[in-house]
Amino acid sequence: MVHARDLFDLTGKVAIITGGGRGLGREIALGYAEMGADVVLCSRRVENCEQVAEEVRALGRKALPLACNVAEPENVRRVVDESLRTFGHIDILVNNSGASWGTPAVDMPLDAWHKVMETNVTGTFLMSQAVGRHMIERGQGGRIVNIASVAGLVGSPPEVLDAVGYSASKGAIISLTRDLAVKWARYNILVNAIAPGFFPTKMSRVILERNGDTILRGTPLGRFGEEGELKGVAIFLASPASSYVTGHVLTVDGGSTVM
Ligand SMILES: NC(=O)c1ccc[n+]([C@@H]2O[C@H](COP(=O)([O-])OP(=O)(O)OC[C@H]3O[C@@H](n4cnc5c(N)ncnc54)[C@H](O)[C@@H]3O)[C@@H](O)[C@H]2O)c1
Ligand SMILES: O=C(O)C(=O)C[C@H](O)[C@H](O)CO
Repeated sequence: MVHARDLFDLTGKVAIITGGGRGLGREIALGYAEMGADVVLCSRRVENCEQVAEEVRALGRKALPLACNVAEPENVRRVVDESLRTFGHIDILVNNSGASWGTPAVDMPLDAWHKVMETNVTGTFLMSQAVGRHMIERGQGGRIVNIASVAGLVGSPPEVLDAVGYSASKGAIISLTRDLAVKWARYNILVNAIAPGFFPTKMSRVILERNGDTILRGTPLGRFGEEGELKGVAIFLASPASSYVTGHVLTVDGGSTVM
């Protein structure tokens, strides 16, 4: 029986957080480090990851910053190999990297559609495949947390979010989450997703400036997500507290998807 005090403890765990150099990924990485995990931070711009790595080290944990395009199989393999060389094992993967392209559906360029799909869906698949392979071989289970979006659960009016490829990609991430949860349950690899509503970050800045009032009218709590409000949920899905939770999509959206 795990004592309540230890339910959220991540001591001795190693977590890879894609897109961990800024925004929500940075918040999740720091949250995991605060709970005792060592972290691998990867994104295309390694400088951002290096900065967050310094913050992690200041918390007394180890950090490995790496450059990686999650849509490139070779890059993904290198991240997993270097993580294993440095730490010996991987317990948690957070597929947080994401890209978007805002334009009316009828104008969506095909190359932008492919880019969004490659980063969000192919990237999540490649990372899950490479880390899942290690977790299965190791035989000690694991956790995969996919960062989806409310845009993958419900349709969005264009005056809220006009990003058809992004919404489709997040729906695919939710299906992938549920399918891998069932397929890998026999290895005790728990696969869950978080569906955030709107949080101010680099990705959402323009949308919030342009559509913020409309978004807030559709949000029962009447505000955007704030710093720190995703961290606890991400810790929950990586910790002993959620050991009987898999295939779940946890909305963190101020109630926007229930009204
Ligand atoms: N901010 C929001 O309101 C919101 C809402 C719902 C979901 N999300 C999701 O949260 C996640 C984090 O987004 P954010 O809001 O922090 O925005 P952000 O733009 O600050 O972060 C996105 C991260 O993904 C990384 N990235 C992009 N393409 C990549 C690639 N090909 N390979 C590796 N890394 C890549 C970027 O370097 C960056 O670190 C995304 O998946 C996003 O879709 C955000
Ligand atoms: O997923 C969400 O709810 C977002 O906030 C997405 C981004 O802000 C949007 O797609 C940017 O173009």
